[in-house]
Amino acid sequence: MKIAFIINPEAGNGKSVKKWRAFEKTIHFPYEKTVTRYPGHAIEIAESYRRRKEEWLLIGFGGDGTLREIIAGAAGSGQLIIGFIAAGSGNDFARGFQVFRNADEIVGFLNDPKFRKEDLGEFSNGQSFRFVSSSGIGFDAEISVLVNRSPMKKWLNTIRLGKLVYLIYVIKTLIRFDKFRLIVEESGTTSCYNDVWFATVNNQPYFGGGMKISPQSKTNDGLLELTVVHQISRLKLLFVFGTVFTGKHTRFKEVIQFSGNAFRLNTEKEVFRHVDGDFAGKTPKDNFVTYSISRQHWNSANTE
Ligand SMILES: Nc1ncnc2c1ncn2[C@@H]1O[C@H](COP(=O)(O)OP(=O)(O)OP(=O)(O)O)[C@@H](O)[C@H]1O
Repeated sequence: MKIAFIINPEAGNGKSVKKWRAFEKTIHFPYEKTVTRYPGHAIEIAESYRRRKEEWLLIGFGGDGTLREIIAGAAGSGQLIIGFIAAGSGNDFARGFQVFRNADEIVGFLNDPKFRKEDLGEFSNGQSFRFVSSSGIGFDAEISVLVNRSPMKKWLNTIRLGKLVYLIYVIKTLIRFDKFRLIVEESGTTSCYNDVWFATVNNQPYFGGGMKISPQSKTNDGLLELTVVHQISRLKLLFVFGTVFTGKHTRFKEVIQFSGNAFRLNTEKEVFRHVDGDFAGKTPKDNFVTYSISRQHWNSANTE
């Protein structure tokens, strides 16, 4: 099996390059490497390996967005196995899937290559979107959009205060956020929720950089989980967020969870949306969008 690294130099607020330079020195096996040059480039790179019709271990070196792109380009291929080295800011992927921690673990994998067939979430709304870990609409998506667009982000990163920008936008969004009405159709049942803060569809338990929002999610069970948080005061929302790290939030009546292989979601107005933490446009006004498991699976490297 041949090995290729796909490195996102922008991941981890630009720290991934330094991490890669240190990591590269520890590799003692032949490999190819490509550095991504623009958003979406990792999809094209994975597709190019797919066309080579050989067995490749593609190792993403970046964060959740990089991995989503690699997997979107590799899904459905029997010859590509995907591994990951966490070099992003949130790295939820690394919490939900097995990852390589060092070059020795890659060697261990090559000596005894095992992989697992994993689910991939998808939805289509004019354009097709795929997600590996989660896709959300509402409060958390709006924060990630504002943070990524913020001119403050680059400046605060240079003085090593990058995380402060999140705190600023959490507070700003908490004050200003315009809650929405959500209709959920699942297995022939329709439910309507008012004053929704956010809804998130998960393929694995974590989102938002380590919050265990969907404790029951499994990456290869053919199911997605939907979490809806609604009719909750700002103060209690903050409290509930505090309990998400341990998964105890599911006890609150304002937190609703579903499990199924497909959900149809409708918002009464346009609401910000993300896939694996990256901007994915807005929900259409009063139109259903179906979230489901793709018929195309992908293979994750089993590191144990
Ligand atoms: N050369 C590049 N210039 C600008 N953006 C890039 C480049 N290469 C990749 N990207 C984009 O960077 C985005 C963010 O990368 P990624 O999500 O891997 O890192 P992160 O945001 O630091 O980590 P996490 O999502 O785990 O918090 C990806 O969605 C990808 O499309």
